[in-house]
Order: sequence, then structure tokens, then C-alpha cells
Amino acid sequence: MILDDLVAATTRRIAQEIAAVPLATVQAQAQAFSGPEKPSFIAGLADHFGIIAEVKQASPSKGVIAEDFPYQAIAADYTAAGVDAISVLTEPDYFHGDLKYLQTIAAASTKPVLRKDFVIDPYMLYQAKAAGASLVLLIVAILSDAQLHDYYQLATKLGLEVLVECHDAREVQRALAIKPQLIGVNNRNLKDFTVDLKTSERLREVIPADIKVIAESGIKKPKQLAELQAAGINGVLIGETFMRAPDRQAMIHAYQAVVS
Ligand SMILES: O=P(O)(O)OC[C@@H](O)[C@@H](O)c1c[nH]c2ccccc12
Repeated sequence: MILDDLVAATTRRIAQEIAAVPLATVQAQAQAFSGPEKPSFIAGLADHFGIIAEVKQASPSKGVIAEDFPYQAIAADYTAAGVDAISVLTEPDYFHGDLKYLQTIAAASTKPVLRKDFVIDPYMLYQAKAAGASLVLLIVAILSDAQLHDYYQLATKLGLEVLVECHDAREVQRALAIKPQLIGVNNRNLKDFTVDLKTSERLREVIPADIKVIAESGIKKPKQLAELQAAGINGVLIGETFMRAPDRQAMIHAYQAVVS
């Protein structure tokens, strides 16, 4: 299963990174970080449907999405279009991501930036903060209950908002135990890469109304946003469709036009 490979690769990567830059150094960088004030992504969801646009060069399910990858220009388009947050893949082996992309984008944009990676160690949260992230992803499927709890607390202490990613009802129950403000439902099944937008609509029903829900993956048409909003979903995370758009700003405006 791909998640096992991703966790194994991330474990190796983080061990190397800790050997190169010790935890204490990254903690000091996180503490010293001062960047432009960014709006809270979660607070914004109180009065409108949120759109997170993703900067992603490749993925295990799609291979290379962007041969040409002008990530700064892509993020500038997302910012100009008025998205609510920008998600930046920082996983190098399968997504061709880099923490440097996040750092550059976070410094240049007025929008909150999400570190999209396979967080399996607190070190990665300090890195996220030091690089200027406003949000981090925690994937329930790859964490124990204790890790989920501890990483959530640490992220919050660092001033990071957390998107807690689930894919089924059991994971939602585990996520609810930490009382999150924001849950992401990944519509992509990482066992076989099939996508079903009904997954987020179904799971919305078992998530208390005061917790905001983001539908992630596989969104291809503006009309789907209207359906998701009607089902009580508070926002979306869109990668491939925006990455491949010939005119990214125009496409995002078409998505914004169908939600309120
Ligand atoms: O490109 P898409 O199908 O619009 O999907 C975006 C995002 O949901 C997807 O990249 C994603 C969802 N959860 C993840 C966890 C890790 C890496 C990537 C992801």
C-alpha cells in the first residue's frame, strides 16, 4: 500500500534531515520565525466556502502533472485569484515537493500556506513553522492516537492550524477524539486511487456541525462545489485541476462563482 511506502520514505528522509540540522536548531528557527501576518484559514470558513489551491508537481496516482513547474508563478496566480489558502507539497520522493517551495511561496503570498506532507515526527512541525507555514496536514491513517494527540497539541502551540485528514468513519472517530476544528476528507482511496466525492458528503453526516470539513481530491468541475456546499461541506482542496488549467485565475473564478 502506497501509504506504507510514503511513511518509510519519510522516515528515512527525516532521519537524514535531523542528522544534517539538529532538532534544537529547527526549534530555534521556528521560535525566531517572523513573517507577514496571515489571516486564519479556519476563521474565514465561518462566512464563506473555502478554496485551497495546491502546488503539486507530481503524485503517485498521476505521475508528473507539471513538466514545467514555475511554482512561484503558480502560487502568484492562486494568490491573485483570491483563494483562501495555498497547499504546497513538500514530499520529495513521490510528489517532487520541497520545503523550499513552501518557504518561497509563504514569504511572497498574503495567503496562509499549508504544509502538505506525511507528518510522522514533531521535527516536521517545527520545520513547517520555520518555513512560514500557517497550516499543517495530519493524516490519521499514518499516526497512532497518541501521535495524533501530541502533534495536534504541538502544532497548535506553534500557532499552526491543523487539517486532520480522514478517509473513513473509523478515522473520523479517531480524529474527533482530539477535538479538531478542521477535518479534511480525502475522497481518494489510497489503496487503489479511486475517487468518490460522496465520501466527504457521507462523512460530513457523522462530523459535528461546529467542526469545519474540507473535501479533498478529485474535484474537476465547478458544479461539484455547489453540491458539496449543499451537503454541508465548508471548503475544498484542489490540486491537479488547477495545476493543469491553461488560465488558472479564470478557472478559479469559475469555481468561486458557484459557492458563497
Ligand atoms: O490533485 P487533486 O486530486 O485535486 O487532490 C489534491 C489533494 O487533495 C491531494 O493532493 C491530497 C490529499 N491528501 C493528501 C495527502 C498527501 C499528499 C497529497 C494529498
